[in-house]
Amino acid sequence: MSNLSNVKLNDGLQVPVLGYGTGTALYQKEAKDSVKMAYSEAHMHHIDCAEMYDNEESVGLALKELGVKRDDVFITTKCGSADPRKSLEKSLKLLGVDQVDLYLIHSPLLVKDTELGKSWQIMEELQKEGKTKSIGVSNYRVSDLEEVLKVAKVTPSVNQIEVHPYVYDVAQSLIDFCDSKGIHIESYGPLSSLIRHPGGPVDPIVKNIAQELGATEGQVLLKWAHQITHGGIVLTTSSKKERLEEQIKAFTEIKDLSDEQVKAVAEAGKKAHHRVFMPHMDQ
Ligand SMILES: NC(=O)C1=CN([C@@H]2O[C@H](COP(=O)(O)OP(=O)(O)OC[C@H]3O[C@@H](n4cnc5c(N)ncnc54)[C@H](O)[C@@H]3O)[C@@H](O)[C@H]2O)C=CC1
Ligand SMILES: O=CCc1c[nH]c2ccccc12
Repeated sequence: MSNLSNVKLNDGLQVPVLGYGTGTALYQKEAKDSVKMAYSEAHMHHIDCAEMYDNEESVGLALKELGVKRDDVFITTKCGSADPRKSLEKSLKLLGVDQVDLYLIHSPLLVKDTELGKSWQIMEELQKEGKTKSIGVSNYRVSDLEEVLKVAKVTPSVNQIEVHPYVYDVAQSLIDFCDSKGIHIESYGPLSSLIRHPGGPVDPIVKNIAQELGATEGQVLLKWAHQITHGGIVLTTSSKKERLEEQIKAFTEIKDLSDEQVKAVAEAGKKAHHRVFMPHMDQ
């Protein structure tokens, strides 16, 4: 059993600090075997799904075949349409559950600019009806959040966004805004400097810190995403058990980066800009 700590959201819900992503691997549709391995062998009990990944049925089957009790897994899924009610009802059926733990609007671009408030009100209804414990957003900019907050009775619990050193120049002000409103950050793409843009200014800094902490470079990047977002949730993935164990150890065995180390990675990151997903986040 991993002893990952929880992050407490603004509505009181506890979320395991590290989540297993099902969105960016090659096995999108056939997530079943990977989720089974991640849950049963690496003890990753927080699974991040989305309607758009087209694999919710596989994730549901994985949990069913493992005989996982509903309370023993934290399930996030995301609305991939302009109609959160219709999307969530479909997702619940595919996942084989009555309720998800966290439901997010995947992107503000799914919704007309003028309807960001209206779609948020539907999210609030879905939470009230018990179809999801917590509600949040993904890939929302400050301006999108301001629209939501104009009408919100419930403040979004999270904003799931791309966080790694090469987007920190742009992400910094959004992270600070979310912090000021009590909206937790969920970081995706945290390993991007290492695996998607190697050879840049961040690499030598991360390598040094890894040596100082007795950690791997991947572990340093996961911790950095957690710490730069003031204790946020981090999403990663792998189909290899050994890598998942290494990722978990980042949060159970490796000590925190010092403030100076966190700052050194941030400063190196600002020397280049590489966004991997969701170009609108740079607008
Ligand atoms: N809301 C959104 O728009 C988005 C959400 N996500 C969610 O976040 C999850 C994680 O995002 P990722 O970009 O996949 O995270 P990530 O930046 O941690 O990359 C994971 C990738 O790195 C590889 N990897 C893991 N450890 C490694 C190591 N030590 N050395 C080399 N390669 C390694 C894995 O095989 C995997 O392909 C997704 O699966 C998805 O659930 C991802 C992108 C967009
Ligand atoms: O969640 C963001 C990235 C992503 C990974 N797989 C898909 C499929 C469809 C839309 C977005 C994504």
